[in-house]
Parts: sequence; C-alpha cells; structure tokens
Amino acid sequence: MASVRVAVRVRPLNKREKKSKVIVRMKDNTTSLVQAKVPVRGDGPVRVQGDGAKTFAYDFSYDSTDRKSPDFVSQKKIFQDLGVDVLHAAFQGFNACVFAYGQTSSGKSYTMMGEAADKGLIPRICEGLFCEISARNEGDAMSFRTEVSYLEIYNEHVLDLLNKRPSSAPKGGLRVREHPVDGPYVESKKGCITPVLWFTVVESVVIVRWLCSDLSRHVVQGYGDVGELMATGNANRTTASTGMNDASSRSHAIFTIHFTQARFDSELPCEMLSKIHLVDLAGSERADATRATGTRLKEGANINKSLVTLGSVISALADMSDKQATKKQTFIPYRDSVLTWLLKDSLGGNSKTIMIATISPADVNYGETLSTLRYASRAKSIVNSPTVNEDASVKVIRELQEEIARLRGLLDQTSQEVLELTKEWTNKWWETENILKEEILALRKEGSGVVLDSQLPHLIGIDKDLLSTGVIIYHLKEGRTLVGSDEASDPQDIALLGPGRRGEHCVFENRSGAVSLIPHGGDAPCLVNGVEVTRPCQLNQGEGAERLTLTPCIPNGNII
Ligand SMILES: Nc1ncnc2c1ncn2[C@@H]1O[C@H](COP(=O)(O)OP(=O)(O)OP(=O)(O)O)[C@@H](O)[C@H]1O
Repeated sequence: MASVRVAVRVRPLNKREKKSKVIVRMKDNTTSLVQAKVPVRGDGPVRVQGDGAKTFAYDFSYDSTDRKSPDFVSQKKIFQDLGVDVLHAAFQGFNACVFAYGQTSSGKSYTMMGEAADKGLIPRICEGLFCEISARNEGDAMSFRTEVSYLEIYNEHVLDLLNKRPSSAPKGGLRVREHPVDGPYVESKKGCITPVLWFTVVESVVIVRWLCSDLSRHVVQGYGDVGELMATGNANRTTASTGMNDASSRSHAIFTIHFTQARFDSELPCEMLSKIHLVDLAGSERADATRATGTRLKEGANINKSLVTLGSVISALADMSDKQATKKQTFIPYRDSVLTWLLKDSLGGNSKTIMIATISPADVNYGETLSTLRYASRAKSIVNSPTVNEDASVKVIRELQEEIARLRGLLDQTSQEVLELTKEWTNKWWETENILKEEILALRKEGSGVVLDSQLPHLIGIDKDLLSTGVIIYHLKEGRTLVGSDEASDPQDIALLGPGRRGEHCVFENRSGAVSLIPHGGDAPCLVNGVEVTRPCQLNQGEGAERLTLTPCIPNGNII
C-alpha cells in the first residue's frame, strides 16, 4: 500500500498579474493562502472574500516565485525530490505516475516539460533513466528495453501525438479498452487490434510477446531519441492562445515510458515491466477569464468536464480510504471520462503516484487556488496498491521451476530416509541372524507355543512372576561354568543377584554334552526337582530336563 504523494508548486507572478498581491506563503511542507480581499462572482451582488489564512500540509511545498530568494525551488530540485523516486520505482518493477494538476496558466507544462533552457520533470526523468541504464549495463547481465508513447486527450478523443498522419488517425480518435490484468489501454476506433511482435534478447534467449495497442510505441536507445520524440509530440499537441495563457494546452497529454528489464537470476528468467505515466493535464478555466468563444469555449468545457470527473474520482477514492475501516465499497466513476479511465491504475490502483498541484501566487486567482489546494489535500488520502510487475509467462516458468526444485528436495530427503531405514533394518537383520548363529539357537513355532532349539546344554531362567515375559537362556560351555555373585574371588560366569546370594554358589560342568551340577554346599543350597543336592550329580537335558532352584538368586532354573 502506498499513499499518493502530493507536492504543491507556486510559480512567479506573470505579466497579467503584475498588479496583483501575492497571497501564497510556504513554510517547510505547508502552503498557506493568506487573507485575500477579492471580488467573488455570483448571481447576487459582488461580495468580497477573505476569511483568514488557510493552511494545508503536503509532502512538499515548492516556492518558485522568486529566483533570487534562498527558498526558491528549481526544476532540478523537483527532479531530485520526485523524479529520482519515480526512477527507483521503475527499476524495482513498479508502475509510476506523476500528474500535474492546476488552473490554466499555473505552470503544469512548465513543471512537467519545462523549457529548453530549464528542462522539466519529463526530460529529466528520461535523462536519469538512460544514465542509470548505462551505469547498470556496465555491472550486471541485465537487459533493458525502453519504449515511449505520447497521446493527448482532446475533446474526449484519444490522439497519438507521435503518429499524427491523417490516414492513420481514426476519425473520433483511438478507443480505450480494458485488459483484465494490464488495465486500460488504447486501441483503434474500428475495434481491430493490430498485434505488434515484441521481443527482448537476454543472453541469446529471445522472449517474444504480442502487444495489442494501436497507439504507436517507439523503441528508444538513448536520451537523444526521446528528445526527438518529445519535440514531435509537443509540436503535435493542441495548444492555443487564451486570455490566461499565450500557449495554453487544450488537451491532457500522457507521456508514457514502457520500461522492461530482463535477466537470468540463478538460471531463471526474470522480466519486470514498469509503466511510467507522466501527465500534463489541461488546466481548469473560467470562460470569462480566458475570454474563450467557439472552439476554445468547447475545448474549455470538455477540459472542465474531465477535470470535474477527475475531482470526483479523487474524492471517491479519498472517501474509500477514510471508510477503509468499515470496508464499505464506494463506486469510483473512472469511466465517466477518458482521462480518468486511462489513469485508473494510477489513481487507487497498481502504481506509485505523485500529484503536483500547481498554483498561481496572485490574489485574483484566490478561488481557483483554494480549490486546487483542497483537491490536492483530498488526493493525499488516496491509497494505491503498487506491485512489482513480472511478465506473466516468465512468472509461471519461475513458479514451476521453484515447484520442481521443491519436489526434488523432498524426493532427495525421502530417498535419504529410505536408505537410512533400509540400512538400519539390514543391520538389525544381520545382528539377529548372527546372534542366532552364534548361540546355535533356533526359534520354532509349534502349535500356539514357541520351541527353543539349541544344540548346546543350557539353563533357562524363568521369572517367578507369572506375568513376566522375561526368559533368560544361559548356555553351558564346554568345561566349567561358575555360578556365584560378585563377592566371589574369581569372576563368575553366571552372576546371581538378590539377597542371600553366596560368592561361589555352584558349578556346572559340561563334558562333551554331559552336564553335572557341583554344589558348594553349606549355606548355598541347590535343589534339583525340589530335592536339595549336596554332592555332584548329573543333569538331564531335553525332555527329561530337571528343575533347579538355586535359592534364592536364580529363582527357578530348568536345564533342558
Ligand atoms: N515555475 C515557473 N517559473 C517560471 N515561469 C513559469 C513557471 N511556471 C510557469 N511559468 C510560466 O507561466 C506560463 C504558463 O505556464 P504553463 O504553460 O506551464 O501553464 P499551464 O498550467 O500548463 O497552463 P495551461 O493549463 O493553460 O496549459 C508560461 O509562460 C511559463 O513559462
């Protein structure tokens, strides 16, 4: 979201205003209209207006009344404040718009186009654009393309200022249509859209698009090209001498720079398109002040009509921003004039927009100046929603590439997990197999039970607790297997735990599979099938296995 930024500029008194009083004061970013005693026209008797100073705050207040004053604001300063921001926005891929608004002869054309000796914002922005392009061309692998178009809206008709051949201009002017994504554009009156093949070359890759606009677009390579086109367009623009201005613009003029940047970013195509609209509006005028008749009067009426619509659009957008909290929808009358329709994106849409309100310093223009300042103040509340304009197909390619990369990552991660799980499982499998092999023990399922097959004589320790599932197998190795606790002087093969254990409890002697129990006697009782033995005795294995009780430590032990 970005609010429309508003600057107010006051020009010097002109020769028609030499007897007038200066009623505009500027301090920092505020503009004040001081008390004026001027006759106000109306149906009734002439009144004198002057109800105290009115002060407004803007983003910038530019005092250009007196070149000798230390506060004088030059064309250069205005470019530095506003034009540089427009260029930043364009290089970031945003649309931008600067429009000059104000009564006739207040200095709109001077601010936007300027004079040969004192260039205005449009030529300075173009110069700055090419300066920045050549600086960037040296650094990165970015490719730039700049095209310009220049149109005027004269008596509600759109005319191409760069292609004014009578044969090419449809009667009634070019028509404005609206693209669902790109917004309003200009096409031919007949409704047939002439496609134009458009391409950019980035590192030998050609990106091709069809453009559908009958408004001519001119590829420019440097400021020299733009300068020529500007001169052609300005010469073609409808101007006339009026009672207020010797060279009054009788049309609204829109100079548009279509700026495209293309490059490969980590092997992905990246293309940004920015539209910079630089608008010099015709000025509002009073027929009595301009002394217009005939054609000039009709022009003035059309100019005023479209400016009234512009005012309504600004008002509605400002209302909408105020109501934002209540989320109420407001109807914006964009289509009520060609001007507001073409500027739809710039006003409340996808653009970073700046309004320059130009005013006269003279008391005779009090009413018009106050009205301009009020409009400018309203415009400050307009909130736009600029977004970086990426080429749609390039955007899809990038999104798909990103999706592929994401899925690849996921696949790699899953494969790694599968590998690890397989390895873990294989290791376990081999460990179990080895244990089984080592102990020459096989598990065999028979009926509802499990049979332990072992070729070595062994003891099975069964827990006294019937619910316990713990079964321990002790293999009796060839030779002697010592049974006792850790209190014995020699380390014991089978360790007894619990109270009443003796250091050396008994010995199992295995001689080629024949196992004998050798008790130590005394207070280390050994029971075979419940009968205490005090001398060595042979034990059976398999079916006739004995039940041993080595009190109290191996609670029950069977030798199989
Ligand atoms: N800041 C300024 N410094 C010096 N002269 C200026 C300035 N602004 C305007 N002027 C002069 O005032 C006159 C009227 O200015 P300009 O033609 O720019 O007004 P405008 O608002 O575009 O008028 P219109 O709406 O009738 O086209 C011109 O002669 C111009 O040179």
